[in-house]
Amino acid sequence: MKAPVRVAVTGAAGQIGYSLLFRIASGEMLGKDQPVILQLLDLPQAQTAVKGVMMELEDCAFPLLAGMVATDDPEVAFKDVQVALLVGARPRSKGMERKDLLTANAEIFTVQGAALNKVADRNVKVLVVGNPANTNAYIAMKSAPDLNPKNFTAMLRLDHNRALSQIAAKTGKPVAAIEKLAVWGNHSPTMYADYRFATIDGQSVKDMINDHEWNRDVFLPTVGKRGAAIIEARGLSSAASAANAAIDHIRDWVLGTNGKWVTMGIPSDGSYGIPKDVMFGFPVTCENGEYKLVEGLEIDQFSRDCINVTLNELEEERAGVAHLLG
Ligand SMILES: NC(=O)c1ccc[n+]([C@@H]2O[C@H](COP(=O)([O-])OP(=O)(O)OC[C@H]3O[C@@H](n4cnc5c(N)ncnc54)[C@H](O)[C@@H]3O)[C@@H](O)[C@H]2O)c1
Ligand SMILES: O=C(O)C[C@H](O)C(=O)O
Repeated sequence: MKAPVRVAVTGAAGQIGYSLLFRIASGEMLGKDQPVILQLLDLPQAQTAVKGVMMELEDCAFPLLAGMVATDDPEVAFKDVQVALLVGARPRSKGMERKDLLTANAEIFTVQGAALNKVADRNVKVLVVGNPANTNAYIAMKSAPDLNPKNFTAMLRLDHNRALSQIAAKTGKPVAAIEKLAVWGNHSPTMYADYRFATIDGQSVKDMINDHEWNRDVFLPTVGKRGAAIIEARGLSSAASAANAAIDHIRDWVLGTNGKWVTMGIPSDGSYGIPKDVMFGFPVTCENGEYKLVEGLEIDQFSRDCINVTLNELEEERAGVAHLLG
């Protein structure tokens, strides 16, 4: 039996938490042979609800669930954690722009970054889901100077999965057959889902689709505005698909992608003209618990323009929180 891995989940009483925790406890994230200890953080007023979720987790009698902790103190929640899913934040409601969330949520991530810095495992893998995810991840990273910046990531996987699904519908091919998709930039409507390198059974997706107008006028807006479309339809922001993307992100980071490209929001190393440290969606492969940027891709003018739009938005967000980072 392997030693349990300590996994922190913030916002444990929320809707993403409710879709996420049961799948982590059943082994879908870290493997069917990997016991886990769940360390659940939420606000004081949500502790009763967290207790309720824990009762349900107990009632599943998951063989891999080796323990649970519930707390409203980040330093308790993050103690020795090897994986931290930072979900807890205020979600966007109808009519609200993502930018409105910026300052409301920014402070949460300075506090949590500092707590991770103090008590988490030195190799902790951090995924920020709470919006605006890229900038929150940037804030957490900057608030944790003793941890490797590479260990802080933002969730672009939902955009990646949304794009896969749209391409599968357009080409009539199964999602699993699509390789080499990339999503660049911010988890927001400005993200640039890029299928120029994508293949299906070795054939170019771009050639198969061969329709620039569809790319520009249908595909990109559909993927970019999918979060808002779900809020409009459900009255609540996406939850099960977001939890699913979080599971995909951490599973691939920890267990590897076998050479397959996935999208992760990672601190830029300066590649592709993205300034260093900007938390940006890039295509990566994962191996031995580490992600590796897919390098050397050609960026044409249309792509450069799209990348600049999403980069500018991230730079504006970064400027908007600079005062919090001292
Ligand atoms: N990156 C993505 O792809 C993606 C997708 C969907 C949703 N989201 C974001 O995920 C976040 C959570 O969404 P949800 O639908 O679960 O929201 P929710 O309101 O259902 O749950 C949020 C939970 O976080 C808790 N919380 C708030 N502040 C906290 C803090 N400081 N510490 C710990 N917990 C705290 C709340 O009490 C609540 O239980 C939102 O910011 C949402 O916009 C991101
Ligand atoms: O768009 C939102 O506010 C929710 C979430 O980020 C999503 O993409 O579904």
